[in-house]
Amino acid sequence: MAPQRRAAPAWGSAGGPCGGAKRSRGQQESRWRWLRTLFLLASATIGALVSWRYLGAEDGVTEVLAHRRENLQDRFIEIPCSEDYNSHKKFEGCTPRKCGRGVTDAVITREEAERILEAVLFHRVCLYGALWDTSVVEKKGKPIKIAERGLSLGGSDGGASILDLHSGALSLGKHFVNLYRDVRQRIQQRIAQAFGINSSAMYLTKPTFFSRINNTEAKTTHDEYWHPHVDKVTYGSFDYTSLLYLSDYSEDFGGGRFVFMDAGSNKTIEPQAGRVSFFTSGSENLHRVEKVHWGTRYAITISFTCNPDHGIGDPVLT
Ligand SMILES: O=C(O)CCC(=O)C(=O)O
Ligand SMILES: [Fe+2]
Repeated sequence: MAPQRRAAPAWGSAGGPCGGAKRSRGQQESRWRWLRTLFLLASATIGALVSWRYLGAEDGVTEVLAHRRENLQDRFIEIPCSEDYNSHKKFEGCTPRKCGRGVTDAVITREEAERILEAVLFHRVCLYGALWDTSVVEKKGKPIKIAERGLSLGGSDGGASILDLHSGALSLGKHFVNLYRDVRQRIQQRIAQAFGINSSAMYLTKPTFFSRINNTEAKTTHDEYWHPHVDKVTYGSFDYTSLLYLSDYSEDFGGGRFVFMDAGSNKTIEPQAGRVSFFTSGSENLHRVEKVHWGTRYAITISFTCNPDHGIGDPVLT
């Protein structure tokens, strides 16, 4: 028997089962359209969130190496060394052969960073014999005294103030000196371990300083901390730079992220109290600090050289 042809459903005709089929197909199509729109919207939202987190900061493509509130054990990224070191005297066991950058929240605790900040801000550190407290502000609900006078003597009132921790005019409390030495030693060991060098072959060097940045307009070019620079060029003796952050990005201040400026993409570090970043000081690590938009950012730059002639001792009790 010839197979019976089933009549093709008359999709086009109105009424009867066909009318129902037309309606349900129409419903199905509009459901699909909705689903597709929803899917596109969801993808766009997820895409926007991902880009907001990882990309598109002030200047093009940006990857965040260390997020705020993240507790980073250790992150180390090796990069090829620049030629910079060739034009300097080489010191076996110290001059970078391996270059790169690292960030860790596991070397210095938040409490230690807070104690250092307190030691500096609560006039236990005196400059030219003067106590520093001239104003009291709130930090996380706690009133703290800000070292306006000392810092403005050490720097300027144009947004970025620097306090050279090795200035002969500084009088440092025992508490600060001991804490600083201990923190410096642990950072030095971490750097030595990361770059495969001998910790005793590297020396603390100048300038090693405490910085305070806010959004006050720059008064001189020295206040313009946001320019891209290479530490070895800016400071000469540096071979390894480290930064110890003493306040929190997006809680204590806005803007002010540290940015490694790589060809094609930037890598940022969001400061947080106790976070240490460290890197070889040559042009493989061109960097800058974003402008601080609000609040106050505190950090300490601790730098090391391989040249014993450029070495200095820890700040001492005076
Ligand atoms: O405070 C920072 O994050 C970076 C400071 C800096 O680049 C420097 O001291 O050379
Ligand atoms: Fe720098």
